[in-house]
Amino acid sequence: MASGEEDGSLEEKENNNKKRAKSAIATAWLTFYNIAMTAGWLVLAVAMIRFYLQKGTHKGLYKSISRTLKFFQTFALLEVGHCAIGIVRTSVIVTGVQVCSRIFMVWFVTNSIKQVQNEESVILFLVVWTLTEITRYSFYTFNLLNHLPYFIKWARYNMFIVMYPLGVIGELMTIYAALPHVRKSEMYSMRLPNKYNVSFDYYIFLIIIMLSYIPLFPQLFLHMLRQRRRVLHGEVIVEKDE
Ligand SMILES: CCCCCCCCCCCCC/C=C/C(=O)SCCNC(=O)CCNC(=O)[C@H](O)C(C)(C)COP(=O)(O)OP(=O)(O)OC[C@H]1O[C@@H](n2cnc3c(N)ncnc32)[C@H](O)[C@@H]1OP(=O)(O)O
Repeated sequence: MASGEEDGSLEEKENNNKKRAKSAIATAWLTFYNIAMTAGWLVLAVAMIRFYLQKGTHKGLYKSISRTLKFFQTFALLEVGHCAIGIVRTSVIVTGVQVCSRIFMVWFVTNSIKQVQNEESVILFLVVWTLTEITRYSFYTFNLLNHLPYFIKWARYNMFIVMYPLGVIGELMTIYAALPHVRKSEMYSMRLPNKYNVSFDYYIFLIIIMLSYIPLFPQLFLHMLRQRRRVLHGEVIVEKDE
């Protein structure tokens, strides 16, 4: 009996040690990840400012930063993984929609349709994303290091009130500007008859994506408002989708 109890507490201790080791590895990884992402978006901010100061125009800016942007925005796919394996307490769905919509904007709209790259709307969402991400990743970093300055916490949970709608306006205007080019070039589209017997119209698909902002964006925005109430005002919030 005594040895059974000892075995039990030994097992418990081992489990606790494993949990502690796992959480130390997760914290170390997240700290590295957030520092890398803060640095990446800072590099983008500096590159954008330098470009504008040197050239005096936004034309050509996207092209000059596109490689760095594609790299760091694609890297953010890991965030969906972080939620899926449970090392951050965030909904996979909310993070998935946020990250996938960004990756879609970068790879399948701005990068693929060269004619929109010099639109002002591209600069709008680039500036908004950059300011948001520098704040968000530095918030996570300082939080993990237990040295979070209040102004970063305040900025993380207030800036989105203005930045989210502005980002969405920039994204929707860019997709809208892309529509005529997509219709003309018939890019990424498949007409019947073809050997797969499948038809796909990218022009219609883009319109569906634009319409999907109507139900999806308010949910992301409300999620952030709930996070704001929880973090800044200490309210206890129960999320339905988690
Ligand atoms: C196929 C194509 C699909 C297309 C679909 C189209 C439809 C799209 C419609 C929507 C379009 C949106 C467009 C977006 C535009 C912009 O981004 S504009 C710029 C403004 N944007 C923002 O302000 C972004 C706001 N969003 C976010 O911050 C996140 O992306 C989020 C997922 C929506 C919410 O973040 P969440 O993680 O839930 O909240 P937090 O409070 O930050 O974190 C919760 C807890 O998790 C911890 N955590 C999260 N990430 C990390 C991390 N990387 N490292 C460490 N810790 C992390 C965080 O600390 C919290 O922990 P606790 O405090 O312990 O709970």
